[in-house]
Amino acid sequence: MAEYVILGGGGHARSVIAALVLRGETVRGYVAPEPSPALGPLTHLGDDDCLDALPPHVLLANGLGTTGSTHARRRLHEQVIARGMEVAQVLHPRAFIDPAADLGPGVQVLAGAIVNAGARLAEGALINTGAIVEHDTEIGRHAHVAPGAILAGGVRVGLGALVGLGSRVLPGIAIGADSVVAAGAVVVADVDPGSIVMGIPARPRGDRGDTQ
Ligand SMILES: CC(=O)SCCNC(=O)CCNC(=O)[C@H](O)C(C)(C)COP(=O)(O)OP(=O)(O)OC[C@H]1O[C@@H](n2cnc3c(N)ncnc32)[C@H](O)[C@@H]1OP(=O)(O)O
Repeated sequence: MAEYVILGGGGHARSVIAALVLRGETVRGYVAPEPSPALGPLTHLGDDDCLDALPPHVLLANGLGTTGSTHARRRLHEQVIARGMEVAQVLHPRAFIDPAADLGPGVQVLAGAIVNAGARLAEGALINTGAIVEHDTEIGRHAHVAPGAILAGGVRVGLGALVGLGSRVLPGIAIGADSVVAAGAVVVADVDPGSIVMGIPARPRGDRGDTQ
């Protein structure tokens, strides 16, 4: 039987653990530089060095969330792949995922999120609590759709973009790679790669200057 190991020990790790436990999965412990009080009695397995010693039946779940940038979460995923290991999907049992949606490896869809028909979620994409990804929308690799964001039909979100809390994106809009849509924004026009847009209607704030 599969057992999960969580990568990271913060708040997102707790959401991931909750989703897995509700699915009836077994969580063996977590990997983090230090023990995390946030994860209570769950076993701290050690830092990254312990990964190579894990038995082959163990599945790894990305427990790193995003703050202002998706880079650290993406880097962790890519480090695991570089070790020849896989990052498992985490699909909350109370998310709705249309059977005609296409989900890549390591995708996470958390509690109450909706992923509609024809949506495509690329490797490592995160659809957070209560977000809505409408039909035929494409979420790029390692992009994060934050809690409560709503993406209309036919939206395209680029690699590593962060679509912030409670934002709205109108049909067919393209959100560029590594851009940030601010919390609460309403996006009515395409968003340039690497830019931050905010407000209603969303306007660019300038380059992020984020090279993490
Ligand atoms: C489970 C989870 O928690 S997932 C969390 C996912 N995270 C998110 O959704 C957060 C998205 N990030 C944001 O919205 C951020 O506020 C950003 C990226 C837009 C701006 O962050 P920062 O660069 O740190 O900006 P900072 O907080 O210094 O504010 C700069 C200015 O923008 C304003 N501002 C900040 N956020 C917003 C926003 N969402 N909408 C409108 N204005 C904003 C501030 O009031 C400030 O204005 P001022 O210069 O007039 O005082």
